Amino acid sequence: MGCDSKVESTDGFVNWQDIVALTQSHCKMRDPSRVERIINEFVQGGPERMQLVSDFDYTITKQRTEDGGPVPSSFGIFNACKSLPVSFKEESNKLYHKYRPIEIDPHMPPEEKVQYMIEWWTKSGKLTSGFPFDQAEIDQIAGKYKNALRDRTHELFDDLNRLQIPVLVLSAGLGNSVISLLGQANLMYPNVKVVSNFLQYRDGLLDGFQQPMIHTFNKNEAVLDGSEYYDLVHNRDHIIVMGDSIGDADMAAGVPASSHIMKIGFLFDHVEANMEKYMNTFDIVLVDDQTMDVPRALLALIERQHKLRLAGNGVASATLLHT
Ligand SMILES: Nc1ccn([C@@H]2O[C@H](COP(=O)(O)O)[C@@H](O)[C@H]2O)c(=O)n1
Ligand SMILES: [Mg+2]
Repeated sequence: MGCDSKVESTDGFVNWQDIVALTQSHCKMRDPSRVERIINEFVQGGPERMQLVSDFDYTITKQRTEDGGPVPSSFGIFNACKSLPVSFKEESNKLYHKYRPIEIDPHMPPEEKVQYMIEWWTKSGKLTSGFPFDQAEIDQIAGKYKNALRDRTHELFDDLNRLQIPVLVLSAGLGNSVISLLGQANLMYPNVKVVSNFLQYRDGLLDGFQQPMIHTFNKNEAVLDGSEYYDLVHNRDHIIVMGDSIGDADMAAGVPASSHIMKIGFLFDHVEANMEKYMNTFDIVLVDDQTMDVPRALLALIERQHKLRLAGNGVASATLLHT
């Protein structure tokens, strides 16, 4: 997994300070001892009890690129398609500029935002109706942004696939773009499932989005109820949740209360104003971190312990990670 190990501990307990990725100055934890406890539960439980639930826009994709180039959201990729009527683009731009500031407003409580988000998704569904559209257009634009994924996203997905840990990409964005981008980046492994808003067609023309509508503040594992994926993950009670919006922290809502959940939040917009809320919502807050180093460090620990167990070494060894 590309991680060095340095420290061996006889009792197998992992100290959070030994995980280099967690000691970086931009990595903030409200309660390091809680993080440490969950990590040790994950390590003891092994990969077979793990699942990962991740947001897509600005979580799997970067919030900021090195060259300052833009990273469009999954809806942004759709909006960039050439054949869309000019009026569609103008109207959907207006919606974006009206609702996006509300979505990321650090002062408005989430309960108040919900109504606005429903309005946004409903209006954009209505706008996305009545004209022909070819998925190949999305594929062409999405292909340009394969490199806008966080650094070491490929390594993270490889790790998860190797460890057979189910990955749920839960996106309130446009699933057609999410699948296209992940597919072109060769990340649609068999353990990856995308739940999102997908384009709907009627009589060869677009007809809004398929139900149920998934917006920033209602996306959680409850949407999986009764699905095959639910059967696959419902007894995987060790969960890593990753997101960039406060609402993303609830993506594992609906799982049994006894589950152990590690919430990782990527904070980039309005850092100072948002810090307190993020610290109170996520277990780990990564400020302007455009990598997958922290989740990879956790997986490296889990894998190391798993290998030791397979090798018949009952005594755990702690690992000092240099990711
Ligand atoms: N019509 C819309 C609706 C939403 N957005 C943005 O998409 C993002 C949702 O995607 P996640 O993968 O982060 O769940 C959301 O943050 C909105 O800003 C949009 O661009 N157009
Ligand atoms: Mg997001």
